[in-house]
Amino acid sequence: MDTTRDDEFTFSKVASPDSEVVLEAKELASDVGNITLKDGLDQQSNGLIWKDKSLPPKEETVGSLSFTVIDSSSSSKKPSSESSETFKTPARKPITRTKVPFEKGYSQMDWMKLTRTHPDLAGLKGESNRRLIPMDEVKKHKSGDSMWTVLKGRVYNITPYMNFHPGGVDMLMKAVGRDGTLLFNKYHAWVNFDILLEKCLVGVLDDTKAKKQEA
Ligand code: HEM
Repeated sequence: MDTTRDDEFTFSKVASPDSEVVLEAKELASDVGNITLKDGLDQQSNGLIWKDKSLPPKEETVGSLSFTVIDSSSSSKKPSSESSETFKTPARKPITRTKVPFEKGYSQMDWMKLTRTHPDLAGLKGESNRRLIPMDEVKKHKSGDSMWTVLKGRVYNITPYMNFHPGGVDMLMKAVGRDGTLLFNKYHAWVNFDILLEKCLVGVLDDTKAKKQEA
């Protein structure tokens, strides 16, 4: 039988029903409270279900997540006689977000250090970062040391963050001079920009004009 398909079960052979087997089944059914799972849940398996001990554990990372991959598809082992069913989970397509390798000195740790030490990352030059800023003004800040974006109603100068962005400069540039909230959420809604860009805050988006147009 072809064991490489994802969607199949392997059943162990069952003897034809005779009175002895039926009796045995009844005994087992009345004793369900004492069932112990043996397959893959012993001490050596680290609690991982369906682990094939002949394969070494493989570490993988996606974004900031790391996990252990258990590949049972290449195993030539026949299903054990103790187990009556073999399950295989279908393989999922990998996410196609490309992480750009950071240059030396541009890790997220380096960014956090810079935010603690730089006196004026936002380029406020003494102005308040609670100022109301209209969208028309955001649109004018698209280059040099003043590239602005809007994230959830707040205006940030993202120039200093450019080389630190794990998704690369090109991606971040797409949000410059406009509201980047949708793009941001599309790629990583879980990223805490509030903290990452705290020191880059320029002001609060004045959306009264947009609201008037909606009404
Ligand atoms: C403007 C504020 C932004 C901040 C603070 C930010 C921050 C981050 C962070 C922390 C990561 C790493 C996430 C992780 O490891 O899981 C990341 C990755 C990424 N970002 Fe952004 N980002 C911003 C905007 C954007 C925009 C506008 C785009 C797209 C147009 C984008 C595209 C990406 C992509 C493709 C990655 C992939 C790398 C990965 O898989 O981790 N980002 N970003």
